[in-house]
Amino acid sequence: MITVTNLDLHDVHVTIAGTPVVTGVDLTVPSGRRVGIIGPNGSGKSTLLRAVYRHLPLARGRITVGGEDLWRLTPRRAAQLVAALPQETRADFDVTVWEMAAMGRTPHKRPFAPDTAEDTAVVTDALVHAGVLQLAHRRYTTLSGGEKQRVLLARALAQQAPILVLDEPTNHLDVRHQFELLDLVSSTGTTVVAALHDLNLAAAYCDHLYVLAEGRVVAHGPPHDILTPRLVREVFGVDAHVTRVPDADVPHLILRPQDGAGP
Ligand SMILES: Nc1ncnc2c1ncn2[C@@H]1O[C@H](COP(=O)(O)OP(=O)(O)OP(=O)(O)O)[C@@H](O)[C@H]1O
Repeated sequence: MITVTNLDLHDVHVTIAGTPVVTGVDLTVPSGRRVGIIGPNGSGKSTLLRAVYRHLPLARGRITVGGEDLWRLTPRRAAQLVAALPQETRADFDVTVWEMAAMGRTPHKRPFAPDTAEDTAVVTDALVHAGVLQLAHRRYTTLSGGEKQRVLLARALAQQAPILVLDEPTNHLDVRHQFELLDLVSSTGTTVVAALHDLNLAAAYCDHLYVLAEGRVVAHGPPHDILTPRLVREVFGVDAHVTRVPDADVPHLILRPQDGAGP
């Protein structure tokens, strides 16, 4: 059973090699809600998320989970609270799919403790939900990009953390699996923060969007308020025509290069 809780970023700054990459970000994800981070290439989305799953230290600011200061916790406690589906994972792990997913149980076990019946049940459940149980005995390195992505999602689900961080989770996935992954994540009821390039998926699956540009939040609000032709033009440099998804109160963008260029 996963406890649902909230995630708060207060004045977060991240510096890489002396260069400020994320500057003064305040961001809130209420319990059980899904927040999307959108922005052009290099705007700092992954860097911000890396600070949330503790792969990059903060230069300034605070990140709290249910009020607990994430960067003051032990790595084990932090991993009990935050699970991540990162954009890139070292591909040289010579492990099976089962072993990769079972790594999600690490923060819940003593070092070198064998799997309990509960661990086995949780990992099986995660592989089933991610649609990759049939691959359990395959070597992880032999999988396709989309299969790897779903195994990494299974690992994150097996971690049973109340906060799920997704960095471009639909990378490598075909259209059906894009919807399936986001439907699955939504159905868990977990608190989610996700960087998404596809603005229409962001509109359909997120309650609230934050727009990053040059490491700063330039706008945030519900998808309806954020995905306007003006903002899309200013931030992404493309023209947008906004329609509605049939039978759903969700904006849908038809995008074109600026000034009528292109098809
Ligand atoms: N290890 C690093 N060393 C130097 N610069 C870095 C490093 N990691 C990120 N950067 C720079 O920080 C900026 C933000 O990168 P980041 O990956 O956070 O952006 P992003 O919004 O996730 O981009 P994308 O949409 O292309 O994935 C970029 O200019 C990037 O080149």
